[in-house]
This record gives sequence, structure tokens and C-alpha cells, in this order.
Amino acid sequence: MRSSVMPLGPTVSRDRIITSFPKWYTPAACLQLREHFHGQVSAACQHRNTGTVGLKLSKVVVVGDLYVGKTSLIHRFCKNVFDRDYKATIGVDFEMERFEVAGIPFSLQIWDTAGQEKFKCIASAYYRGAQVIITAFDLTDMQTLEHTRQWLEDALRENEPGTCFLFLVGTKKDLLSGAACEQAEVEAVRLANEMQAEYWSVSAKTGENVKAFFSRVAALAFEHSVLQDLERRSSARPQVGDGDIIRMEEHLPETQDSKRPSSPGCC
Ligand SMILES: Nc1nc2c(ncn2[C@@H]2O[C@H](COP(=O)(O)OP(=O)(O)OP(=O)(O)O)[C@@H](O)[C@H]2O)c(=O)[nH]1
Ligand SMILES: [Mg+2]
Repeated sequence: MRSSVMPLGPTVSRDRIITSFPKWYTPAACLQLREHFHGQVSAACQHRNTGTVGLKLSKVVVVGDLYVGKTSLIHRFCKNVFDRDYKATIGVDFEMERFEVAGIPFSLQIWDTAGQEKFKCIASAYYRGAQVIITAFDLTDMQTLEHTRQWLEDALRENEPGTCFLFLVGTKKDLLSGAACEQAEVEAVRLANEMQAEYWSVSAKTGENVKAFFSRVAALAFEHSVLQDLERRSSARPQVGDGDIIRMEEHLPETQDSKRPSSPGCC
């Protein structure tokens, strides 16, 4: 469904246009089992009543051990490239991705962080204000799965409780056979449930599930932004009957302290 109104700024590429609610990877570890956008969100989009959501950036932070494939995952999605050679990320880097969700422009600012211990303090300065935290591990190295607990704890420490969508992502899916992948996923889904995160397996090398994953991230972050914006605007609007409140005070016997303090200068 192309929006009838010209989108703000550059048009988005076809594979960034999200018209229906993207599906989860596995219902065993997913944040929204719904198959459609929230009713209020659909209505707000239809009536172009999404406030400033189209102008805001939704911050996504990707964390995890060095060498698990964070940069490769982001570059596969944002640039559609895959580099076999390992170039460790120094500090942080970020990519901007524009979407059109249910006809409304929406942008993700995807922060790629360094997994190397010596860059951890630089990277953690960028965790604050994240709407989405993605903890990545290497499906071929289950120790990196164990380490995701600490990565998530560090990232959550910089954000208000309950304000971030959490994803646990197993990378390098192309390196595992079906049975080995299923076995690794059982463990990962269990941990995802413990973290209250949604689980995905991806391959930056083949591109498997990469677009579907980031569409899901964008749709959930968009939906949350619209609901937050609706909530903020409805609570800011004066409610009916909020005008001058005419107090129908019974005639209480006047006592010393019930008398209104006389304003200075009046009779
Ligand atoms: N086969 C395969 N190799 C991958 C995949 N993703 C990443 N790699 C390889 O794994 C190595 C590390 O990938 P990076 O994306 O640089 O890892 P990183 O998590 O960004 O590492 P740091 O920046 O040091 O934290 C590189 O040699 C990649 O080519 C994948 O999906 N499949
Ligand atoms: Mg990197």
C-alpha cells in the first residue's frame, strides 16, 4: 500500500516498505504473537494521526562478544554486503535505515558496538536511549550465548526498565547443519525466554532471515512509538470537564481557618 501523501525526505526502497505486521521467527520466543498491527496504530496510520513518529529516530543498539558477527549482520542489512575478512570494530559505528511502515516514514539508527573488552567503556556510553537492544551470539560457539547475559545487563543498566525491546540473535546459521542448529536454538530460545527477548537465527553470509529480522525490529519499534505518542498527546489534551471547576461547596460554618485568606488591599 503506497502512501497517498508524499513521504517526507528521500523515498524508501521497496524492501523497506512494511505494510503488514512482520511475522516472528518462532512463537516459542517472541514478543508479539499478534499477526496485525495494534488497532489504535492501524487507525492512527490510516488517519495520518501519528504525530512526530515519522520524524523521530528509533535507536537500536547491537551488542555481543567480539567476532560473533554484529558488523556483518548490520552491513548485510544496510549495504547488502558480506566481508569474509574480520575487521574488529573500534568503539562504535552507526547506520541509518529509513522505512515506510503502514504508510508512515520511520527511521532506525542502528548502533554497531565493539565486542573487544578494551572498547567496552566507549561502547557502553552509547547504550543510553535505546528503544531496541539486540544481543548477538555465534551459533557455532555456545560460550558466546552464555556471555549475552552480561552484555544485556550492561545495556539495560543504561536504560529505564521496561523501555527497550529485547532481541537475542544467533548468527552464522549457515555454518550449522539442521540438527546442530535445532539443538543450539533450543538452548537459545530458553535463554531468550529468561531474558524476555525475542529469538532469531540469521546468516549475514547468505542473508537468511536478515531482512525479516530487521523488518520485525522496525515494526515493533514503530508500533511502540505510535502508541507512546498517542498516549502522550491524549494525556496532554485537556479532558472534557477539565475547565474551571465550579466547586459546589456546602455552606460550612465559618471557622477561623476556613476563611479564605483575604487578599491584601481588599476591603
Ligand atoms: N559463515 C559466516 N561467517 C560470518 C557470518 N557473520 C560474520 N561472519 C564472519 O565472522 C567474522 C567476524 O564478523 P564481524 O561481523 O566482524 O564480528 P563482530 O561481532 O562485529 O566483531 P567485533 O567488531 O570485534 O565485535 C568475520 O570474519 C565474518 O566474515 C555469517 O553469518 N556466516
Ligand atoms: Mg564489529
